[in-house]
Amino acid sequence: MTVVALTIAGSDSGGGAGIQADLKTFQELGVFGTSALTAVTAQNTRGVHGVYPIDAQGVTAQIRAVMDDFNVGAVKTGMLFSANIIQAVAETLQSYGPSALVIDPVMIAKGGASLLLDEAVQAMKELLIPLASVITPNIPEAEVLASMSIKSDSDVVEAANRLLKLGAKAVVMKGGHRRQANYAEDLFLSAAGERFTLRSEWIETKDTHGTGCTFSAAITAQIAQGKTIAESVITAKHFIQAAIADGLTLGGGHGPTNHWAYKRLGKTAGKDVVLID
Ligand SMILES: Nc1ncnc2c1ncn2[C@@H]1O[C@H](COP(=O)(O)OP(=O)(O)O)[C@@H](O)[C@H]1O
Ligand SMILES: Cc1ncc(COP(=O)(O)O)c(N)n1
Repeated sequence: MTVVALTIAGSDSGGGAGIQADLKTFQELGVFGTSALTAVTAQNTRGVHGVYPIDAQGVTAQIRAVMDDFNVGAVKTGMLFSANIIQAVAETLQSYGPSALVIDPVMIAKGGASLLLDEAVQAMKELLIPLASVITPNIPEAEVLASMSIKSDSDVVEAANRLLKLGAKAVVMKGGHRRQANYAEDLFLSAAGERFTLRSEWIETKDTHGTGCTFSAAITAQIAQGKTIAESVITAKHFIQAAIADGLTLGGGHGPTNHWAYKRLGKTAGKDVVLID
């Protein structure tokens, strides 16, 4: 049976992040990808040159078109831009009953451009996060959502617990903005009490455009295929590690990751990823 996943996110004309990264990742992991566009960005590896949001009605109509016709196994959100769009997404998804939902709370592009208006943060916390099967903030996003600064390991745990209190069933605190010696460490915590760290070798590269989108899309593809949240996160870490390690060196700025790498490398993909209890 063909498994279907839906991404609700922005378009990256440069192809490394956003809806393009999500659909490529779904494809590589054997899932049929559908999409609802929230905004068009004029973007490349050097930066974001323009943001053109879709109106909330248009976002709702896209989600309905997909949900009314397909049996969607899991949904992910990326760039949502405004409170209006967040409200439309939350209400529309809820009207179809509970779905497996991965929230990547995208706020700022690598070059510094804002992909979420300040006024939208509260809507994200109140309307969307309570629906999350798992939320995958990077450290700056977690600081905004948990209203605290994150410096130490215990800060990471405290912020994760605050996000669980907002209603998410699980959280992955991504470590790409907080290098630990030679490692990139992501902390997984669930409301049910599961906890582990995924540690991989730090890769020296500027080509990290779309790492967060790719990671959360890989989680979504795995959940759609019936894996547990924890299993999905582990596979996604292998996927992103391989994709960063085998980077494509495209463009003059932060280049995209390599979505082909995981399948091409087979069992050796992300082989240095270690699970620490
Ligand atoms: N230089 C790196 N080497 C290895 N893994 C990395 C590196 N940068 C990011 N990652 C991993 O990529 C994923 C995305 O993390 P992060 O960069 O924090 O997210 P975002 O793209 O949302 O800012 C995480 O699994 C993180 O550990
Ligand atoms: C349309 C869009 N969505 C998301 C991101 C974030 O990318 P990253 O995964 O590097 O944080 C982006 N740059 N553009």
